[in-house]
Amino acid sequence: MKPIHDGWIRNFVDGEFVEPDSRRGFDQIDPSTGRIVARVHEADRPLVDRAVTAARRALDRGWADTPVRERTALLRRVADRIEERFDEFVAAEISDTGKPLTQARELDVTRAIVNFRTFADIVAAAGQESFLTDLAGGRQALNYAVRKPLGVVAVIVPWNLPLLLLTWKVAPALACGNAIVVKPSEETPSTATLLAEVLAEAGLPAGAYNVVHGFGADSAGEYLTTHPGIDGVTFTGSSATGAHVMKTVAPRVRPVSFELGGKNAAIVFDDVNIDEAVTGLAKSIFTNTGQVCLCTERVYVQRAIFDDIAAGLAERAESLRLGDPNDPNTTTGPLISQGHRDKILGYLRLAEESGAKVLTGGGIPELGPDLDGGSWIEPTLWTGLTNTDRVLREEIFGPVAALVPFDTEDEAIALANDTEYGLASAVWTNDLRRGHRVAQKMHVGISWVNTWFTRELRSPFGGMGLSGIGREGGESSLHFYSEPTNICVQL
Ligand SMILES: O=C(O)C(=O)/C=C/C=C/O
Repeated sequence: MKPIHDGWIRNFVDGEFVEPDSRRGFDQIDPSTGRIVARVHEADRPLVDRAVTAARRALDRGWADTPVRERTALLRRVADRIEERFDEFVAAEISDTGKPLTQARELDVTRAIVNFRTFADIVAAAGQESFLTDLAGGRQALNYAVRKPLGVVAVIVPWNLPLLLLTWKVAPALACGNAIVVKPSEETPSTATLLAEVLAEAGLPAGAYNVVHGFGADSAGEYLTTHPGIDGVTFTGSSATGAHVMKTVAPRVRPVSFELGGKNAAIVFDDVNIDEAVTGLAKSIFTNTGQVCLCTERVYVQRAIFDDIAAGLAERAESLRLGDPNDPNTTTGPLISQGHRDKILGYLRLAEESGAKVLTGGGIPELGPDLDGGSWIEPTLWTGLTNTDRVLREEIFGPVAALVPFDTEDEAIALANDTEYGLASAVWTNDLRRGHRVAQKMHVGISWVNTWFTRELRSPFGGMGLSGIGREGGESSLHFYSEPTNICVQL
């Protein structure tokens, strides 16, 4: 049965798409037009229970003990299959998010393929830790660690980069022999569902990957994280939801891997090439309509070039092409929903009440009858605000940023670190000694110098403070998605 047919986006449990129960459905809306494009079958508690049970059974029936080379071969088949069905995944991603065709192709679906290939390589090359221990009397003991799968992993992913983030977790989780129950965001159900078909075609045993659709509280998200059969939770999303998930699994002391919100800073020193810095800054503020946890929302600019950077960024913002996501000239899509747009509009009002000067944007664009039903907003830049203002303290998650001048390096570091978040930062300077020095002083999980969103998938990735717990990427993913047992043998 096709994952998305006769208007329904289905749950996938124990190797099959579940016949939808029309009494439990919710609309999938295209954010670029506001039109309903499908109905999504909301999983009830018994169906989530069936998914967790199927995952456990897949492990017990041998998936957990599958040889590494079989698992890595399967991951490579999945990558190849996504590549063969590339346009289907692009269409599904655009249908869910309204993001521009160019981004869906170049970032989201491409990274899904790369994620599967990268973790096939990493797990194939991974060794085990071992030590020869010297004991009294000239005896020795051999210590070696054996990696076992964490078990049944709950994967809860957000709506901003739904396929990229799903596969960032599913690839290493499967590579380590885990079974998975995915709860995609209710806003973006399509690609996780399509992936189920691809995984099944690639030979993944029934039950090793399950998809349950729904919401958080009193719905599939809560049924999943409270389920006693879950061995761990990996979650990307808001800090508030992360805190709630942590409380939910705490009674059973289950491990969590959280990549949460951010209020990311850029620091721009006056020795930069203005045009290069503006290009990089604009990308870091407006990519995915600012709906990336890594996006810059605070730009600290050394005073001598403040006006040049401000003018350059305003010009870039006004050159962005908001429009039909399938038009290759479109650079910028809508926000994910009317609800999220209302939240952003609230921050636009708050900024102006706080005395902000609106450099550009600040409202809702008029895009014509086909698109005016979408969740569109103007890319917006402010000056005249300080770190004490809420719009510089709270994650907004839209195409917005505040520009703040500074004079000295120490002042810039203090301003950038003045936040409860700790996910990402970007330092722009031609003095690389200063770049290293300042980047290392950022209280973040990932600090870029003269670039942004350049990703080395083998490096540790995640945040500190309100931005999360743990790291994923490279060996860090293997550490979360497996449980080592240390064997100690008296020789
Ligand atoms: O690039 C990645 O691997 C990743 O996890 C990006 C996360 C963005 C979240 O909004």
